[in-house]
Amino acid sequence: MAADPVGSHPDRLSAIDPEPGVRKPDPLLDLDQVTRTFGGLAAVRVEHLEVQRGVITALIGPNGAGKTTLFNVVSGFDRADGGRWSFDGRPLTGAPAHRVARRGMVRTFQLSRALARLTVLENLLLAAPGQRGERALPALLRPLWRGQERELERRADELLDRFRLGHLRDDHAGTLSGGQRKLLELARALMTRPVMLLLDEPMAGVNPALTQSLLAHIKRLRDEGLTVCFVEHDMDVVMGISDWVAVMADGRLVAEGPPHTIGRNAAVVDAYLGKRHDEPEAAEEKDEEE
Ligand SMILES: Nc1ncnc2c1ncn2[C@@H]1O[C@H](COP(=O)(O)OP(=O)(O)OP(=O)(O)O)[C@@H](O)[C@H]1O
Repeated sequence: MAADPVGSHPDRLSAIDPEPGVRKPDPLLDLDQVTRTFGGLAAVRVEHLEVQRGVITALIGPNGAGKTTLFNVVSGFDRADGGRWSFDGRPLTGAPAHRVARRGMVRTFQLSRALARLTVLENLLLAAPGQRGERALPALLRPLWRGQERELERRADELLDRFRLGHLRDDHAGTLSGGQRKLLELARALMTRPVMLLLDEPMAGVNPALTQSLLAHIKRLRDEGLTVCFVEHDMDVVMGISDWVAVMADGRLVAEGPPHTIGRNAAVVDAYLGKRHDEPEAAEEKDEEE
């Protein structure tokens, strides 16, 4: 993985003002004036956002805030109506998903029904880009293709070992538990040795025991230099894993900061008004009673 784990250590974020759109010391992804509208609805209207290299950034916000739409736009699975963004210092605005992936930014997807019918190993082999059916290859190139195939299989086995899925290698992916599926989704994304991972609710449907193991895997990837950005509703997960939190509401970026500062940020409380903002108050009342 290309990033420098020392130079991009999460501690480098501690000196940054927790302001929406704040400049970061080493941004990997840099967005400007990104908008996406559906009919008359501005699903995303982010003025500026920088995602620091080598850290775990959580993207949170109430339902409909625009988190998934923003992920879709930057990963090339949806188009923006306006704005610019760059990745690793070079423009990436409007690039289609395959080009985004080639540049090193990969997003995970829930296992589709079609993929569930394939084996775990096949899922990993199919996740690698640039593959061709052997029939389409001229005879001259076949030895090269076999070499590539062996290399892919070696990478797949390495990841299966890492995520302790080796014993399920030849099982149909559809038979995996919720947590094992999440590990497979992660492994699929890692087949191409990305620089940055975009994870959409990585813990959804995972039982508490496996949640800890998944969190540990994600932190280890960060420690190895990978940049991770994830959308998550579970605040325990956000607090437990993120180095930085960005908050969206109504398509805008309304707050940013280290996780421990986010809960007391007025804009965040407003964004969640009527939902989670009741909880701290309830806890305070309980403290006063005691
Ligand atoms: N393809 C679409 N067509 C029309 N409206 C859409 C489309 N995709 C998203 N929207 C709308 O855009 C807004 C932002 O949706 P988005 O899914 O990005 O929010 P989110 O923050 O990811 O929400 P959640 O946490 O519930 O997944 C919502 O009002 C949603 O209804």
